[in-house]
Amino acid sequence: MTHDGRSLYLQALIALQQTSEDELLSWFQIAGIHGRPFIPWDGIEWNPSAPEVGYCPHSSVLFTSWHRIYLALLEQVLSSHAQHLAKTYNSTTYQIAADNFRIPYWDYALTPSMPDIVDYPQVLINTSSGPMNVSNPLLHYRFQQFPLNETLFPAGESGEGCLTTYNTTVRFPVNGVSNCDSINANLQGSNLKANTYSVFQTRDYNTMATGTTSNSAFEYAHNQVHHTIGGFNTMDPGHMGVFAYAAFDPIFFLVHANADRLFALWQAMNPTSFLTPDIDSTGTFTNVVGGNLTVDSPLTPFTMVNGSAWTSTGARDLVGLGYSYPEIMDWLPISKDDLAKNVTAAVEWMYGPST
Ligand SMILES: N[C@@H](Cc1ccc(O)cc1)C(=O)O
Repeated sequence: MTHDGRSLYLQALIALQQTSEDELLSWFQIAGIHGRPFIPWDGIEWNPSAPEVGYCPHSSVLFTSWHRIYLALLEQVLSSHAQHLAKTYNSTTYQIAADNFRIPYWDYALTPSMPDIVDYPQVLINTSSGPMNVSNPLLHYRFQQFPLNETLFPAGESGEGCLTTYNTTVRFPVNGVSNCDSINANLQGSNLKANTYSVFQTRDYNTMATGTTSNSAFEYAHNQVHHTIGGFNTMDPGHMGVFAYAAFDPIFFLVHANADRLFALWQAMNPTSFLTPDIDSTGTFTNVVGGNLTVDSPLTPFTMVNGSAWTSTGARDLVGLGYSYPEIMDWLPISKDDLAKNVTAAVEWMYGPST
């Protein structure tokens, strides 16, 4: 990311976090799609036969495709803030940075330590009126309405510890204070690189997409990252450790953008393998436990401009979504076979066992 891009990204995050929590496209409501509050977003109603949880599928073959569209929503909203901000500079370099805006990822497999920036209280950015130190929007989200609404965020729920008592998101809280050094030490000990590499050995989409108990799915290492940043303490977890609260923490999207990148690398290596029907063992806000999940299952609550639901078919191809990753040079005139070979080589180089 260029310096200009970084300034726009941080300011776009600030603008989003400052958008009123009453707005559909606020940080609060976008994060709220994932878990609490368990209320409809964009008019997509709860299915009374489904569990009372968030819309996010976990332990489900929709895990990878659903989170891809979730990231696309965030990118679209941040990008419109970036466009707006770029106009205030009256500079072509900022306009170019806004036109090329993409959300960043943190490669937790290659660098099992949180990016330094997520722990800075303040960041120095170039605003249109000059350099300025501002509160860092990657450190935490500060809830605008605090105390939280007790009906939507009930206290004392099992597994949710003290999360209703914090006015900002926290990571590995000890007496309410985040503990990043301990998180980084624990990340180093989590075998994230080997657990990521092993997923590239499978050729079956469903095996790659979901699985919480074995390292043949990207979900597994991703869960380790959630738990580690959450802090393992089930009596007093941080937001990232709990489905219902995880997406409020800004690091959530850095983690998920990388899970999406790993998913995209795998797809480039296995272009013909795709989702096969599977039974939903966990359910979501709209999906009943025991339902059949297919490539056409709606990825609720996300709808396209024409009003139809996003599905895993729509999420399959990055080109249609308007982005790619450095290792997937699909914009070059190259066959799918050659692309698969290049990406395989990149994966070996990055995550393979060192000799
Ligand atoms: N609770 C998850 C960890 C996790 C937390 C939040 C998430 O959004 C995702 C995963 C697990 O059982 O492993």
